[in-house]
Amino acid sequence: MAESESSGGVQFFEGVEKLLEIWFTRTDGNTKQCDLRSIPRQKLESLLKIVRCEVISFVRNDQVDAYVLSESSMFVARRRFILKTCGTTTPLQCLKPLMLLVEQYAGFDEVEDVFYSRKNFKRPDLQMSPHQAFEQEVALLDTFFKDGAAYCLGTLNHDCWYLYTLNPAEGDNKKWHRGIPEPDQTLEILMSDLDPEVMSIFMREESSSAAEATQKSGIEKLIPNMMIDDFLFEPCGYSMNGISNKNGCYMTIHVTPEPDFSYVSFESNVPQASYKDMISRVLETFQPGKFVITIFANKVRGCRLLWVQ
Ligand SMILES: C[S@@+](CC[C@H](N)C(=O)[O-])C[C@H]1O[C@@H](n2cnc3c(N)ncnc32)[C@H](O)[C@@H]1O
Repeated sequence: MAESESSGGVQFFEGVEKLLEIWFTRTDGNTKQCDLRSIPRQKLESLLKIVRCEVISFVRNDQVDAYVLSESSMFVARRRFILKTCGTTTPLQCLKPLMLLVEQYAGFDEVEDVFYSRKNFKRPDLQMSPHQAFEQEVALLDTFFKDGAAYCLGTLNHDCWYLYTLNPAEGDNKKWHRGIPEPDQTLEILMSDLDPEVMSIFMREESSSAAEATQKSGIEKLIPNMMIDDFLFEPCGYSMNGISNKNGCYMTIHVTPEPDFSYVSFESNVPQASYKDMISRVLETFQPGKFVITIFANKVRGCRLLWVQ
């Protein structure tokens, strides 16, 4: 366990992730030659050192490069960068070097939109700066973005979900945000207090390989036609990325199965007319005691954010 803390004899791991998604563009609008995937792998690995995690597996297709990390996942597409990291990682510390790499290697010179979100941590006291409090994270983000807005949904003293994003562009009522021009949507389900029998599948004692855990749990059936890259940690813990060639679609699942602090996250940008079936399949697969659902969809789908606790 890379990031753990002994508390009353029980090892602790913070499964809750920090999720950073940034869309890039150019001030002159000429982005044809620009591509985040032009950033050399070695530069990305140096960036991840600052975040305090590393690459453990990688797959790609025409649309997206997908990395399984020691602490969750990273997805790099032409204009979209997603970094989702758990434990005591420090993703906001990589903002400045990331911007420099993007300008130097990818050719973009402007951030079009930013989404930084996370659930409340179980043990905020174990986090490192600036992640000990949302206010600290917002203060850092505000030094990069002049028109950011911070929100907290839920109960401050129990379960809540924090979001930092850019305000809608002024004087343009037709756009709900800056204007990611292609249709885009993200479903996230953050689950706690999971069924111990389901969680045992993600322990080495019960599954001898990641592929076995993927198959036994039913993860392989959640979204069809995905190229799956999965990893089973020692002695327990599971991460997977799935990618498909259709419009840069991805899914990612991470499992912290330890009974005292079990946590699972599911995320996908696969478009759905209704998310009801996908949500039911995920909840049936993992059987959480508690969950938070967020759905983002841009103007093409006509809905901005739905939050369910
Ligand atoms: C697979 S990662 C996934 C965390 C994720 N954010 C989630 O949703 O739970 C964390 C799980 O793997 C286990 N683990 C084992 N070795 C690890 C390592 N070297 N780094 C991170 N986690 C490790 C942790 O104890 C935990 O159960």
